[in-house]
Amino acid sequence: MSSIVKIEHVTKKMKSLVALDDISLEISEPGIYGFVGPNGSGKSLIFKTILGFLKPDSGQVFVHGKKLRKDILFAEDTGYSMVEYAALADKTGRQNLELMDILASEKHDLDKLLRYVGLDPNNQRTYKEYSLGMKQRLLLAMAMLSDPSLLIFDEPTNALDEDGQEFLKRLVLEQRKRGKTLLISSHDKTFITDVADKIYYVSEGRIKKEAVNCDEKIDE
Ligand SMILES: Nc1ncnc2c1ncn2[C@@H]1O[C@H](COP(=O)(O)OP(=O)(O)OP(=O)(O)O)[C@@H](O)[C@H]1O
Repeated sequence: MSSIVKIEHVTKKMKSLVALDDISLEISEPGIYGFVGPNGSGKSLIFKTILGFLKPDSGQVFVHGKKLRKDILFAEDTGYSMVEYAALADKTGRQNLELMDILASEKHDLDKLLRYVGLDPNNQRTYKEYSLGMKQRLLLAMAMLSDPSLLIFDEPTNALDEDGQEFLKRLVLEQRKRGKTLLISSHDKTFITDVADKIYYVSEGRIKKEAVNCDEKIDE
């Protein structure tokens, strides 16, 4: 069976900084993979590399066995939530999802999906009028719209209140139960230790350590 995600010796310079420094990792089993590390350590860049949004200077990336920039341009069967690639500001949550459906020539049950992430399908507020927590929820819905087998959530715990955190925990555990693979970065160590099967510790553009998440304490 081919890997779900495989990164081989990826290096990326951003101006004079070596932002990704010989990164290699292989994910072969569905499950939840946590990425932790200080601000600027390279977590988002690793995700962008997997998605195909960032071209490495060297090294190779495979998603579902297909080589990026050779077999495919962007990761297939993959959903992502990243604030940088956010929703359209002047559209409601539902309109944003409708647009994605139109672009993909698909027709999903958007009301059900909005309710699943805890948003009211009839809410007429536009994305720019959403609270940060509501924005996070909509980004999760957008990531899950086509029910992809690989989900990449960059800092999904940001701006979530206690209920939001509980909701997110339930959501990711449910997705794992459905056989999905989730890559999640977060500064919330309790959240990551609670949900992740394996944790990658990122520091200065390197994967400093990887650990199967038993009861090991996260110490950076
Ligand atoms: N477009 C860019 N141009 C220049 N440098 C960049 C760019 N994007 C990221 N970097 C730099 O690359 C390094 C890694 O950034 P990255 O966003 O991956 O960090 P991160 O671990 O996700 O941080 P955070 O926890 O704050 O989200 C940082 O030093 C950042 O400043």
